[in-house]
Amino acid sequence: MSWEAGRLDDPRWLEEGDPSGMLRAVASSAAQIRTSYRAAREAGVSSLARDGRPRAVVVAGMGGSGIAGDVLAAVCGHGAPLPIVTVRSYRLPGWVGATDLVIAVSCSGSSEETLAAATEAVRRGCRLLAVGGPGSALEAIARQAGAPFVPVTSGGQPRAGVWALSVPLLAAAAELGLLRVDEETFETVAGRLEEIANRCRPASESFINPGKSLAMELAETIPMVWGSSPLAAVAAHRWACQLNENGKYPAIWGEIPEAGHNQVVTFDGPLAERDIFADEAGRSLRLFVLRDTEEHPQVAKRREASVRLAHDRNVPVTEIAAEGTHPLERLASLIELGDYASTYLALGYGIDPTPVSAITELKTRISQ
Ligand SMILES: O=P(O)(O)OC[C@H]1O[C@](O)(CO)[C@@H](O)[C@@H]1O
Repeated sequence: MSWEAGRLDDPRWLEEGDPSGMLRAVASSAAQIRTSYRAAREAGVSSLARDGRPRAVVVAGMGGSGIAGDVLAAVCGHGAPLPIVTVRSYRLPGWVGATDLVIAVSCSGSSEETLAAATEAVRRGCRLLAVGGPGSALEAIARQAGAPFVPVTSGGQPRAGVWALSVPLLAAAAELGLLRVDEETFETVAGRLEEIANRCRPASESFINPGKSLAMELAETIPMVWGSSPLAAVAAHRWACQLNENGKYPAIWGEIPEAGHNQVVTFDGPLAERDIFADEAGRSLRLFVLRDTEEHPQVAKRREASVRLAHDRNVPVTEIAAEGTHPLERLASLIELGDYASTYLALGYGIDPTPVSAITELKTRISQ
């Protein structure tokens, strides 16, 4: 498993090194948005508005499905008229009850944590929406409860279907008046994602391909990824998860201002000081700053000062700016680049980005 940047511009390697087609899956983001919006409407998410606004929205999901809850909260923003909470475990918080809407998201429809939370939601009499694999245990729970179910047929890894899994939540929230997105918004976002996919396509060479050049900057570093707003922090979290699952790579994520109260101190630590990769020049720690166009003025100040601080200590920094105006477009642009970068990172190391055998083994071990 050694890093070879040349692999990224070798078309045969990009084909053979990615047998399950993770690059193709990332390129399908725009199509996921269009298909999933139609599926959400056909599944009747508009019926959720009949009972009025819930007291809170609780999204239950794990990994690439759980992130849909963070996407929802980020796009609704800090002006959201009710709490939007993501639960990544077996139990719903004690306060969740009949006046709340629980949205259970599972691509396979079989993650045990999500099934447990959905079952608990039914038991407590909560309103329920389920999103996930057709014919699954999750669909059965939703049907039995008379709740709407949006089928998602991504076929690939859950993390590769992030937009198929997130759009039904956004469509439901729009019906409840929690945010403004319509077909035109989704189309604009899909167009943005197509444009990024074109820039990051395998045939586009490293020096003009942002996905490949980011992978080159990530390689042989310990990446620390910060978001400069709550929205950009969701992208930072997604970057870290994608680096973990696609790249089999460690990553640290944080949000400004919080990162300025702890993670910033690592600029003075051992990994900023020396190279832990024996035969490479340079430092190990690298800061990636995901910049939102809407930042709190104090956060913008803190971001600029943090970048200067890193430069003063010779910690390399990469800054990536969100594109577009609508929050969903800005978030999607940051996420898409991270999805490409983590996939190219895996391919540059000669690793198949798709399988997650350690997760499979973990599940086998706990089932015994
Ligand atoms: O969407 P699902 O099928 O519930 O899976 C959730 C998460 O669990 C995994 O499948 C691994 O257990 C992840 O890859 C995924 O992100």
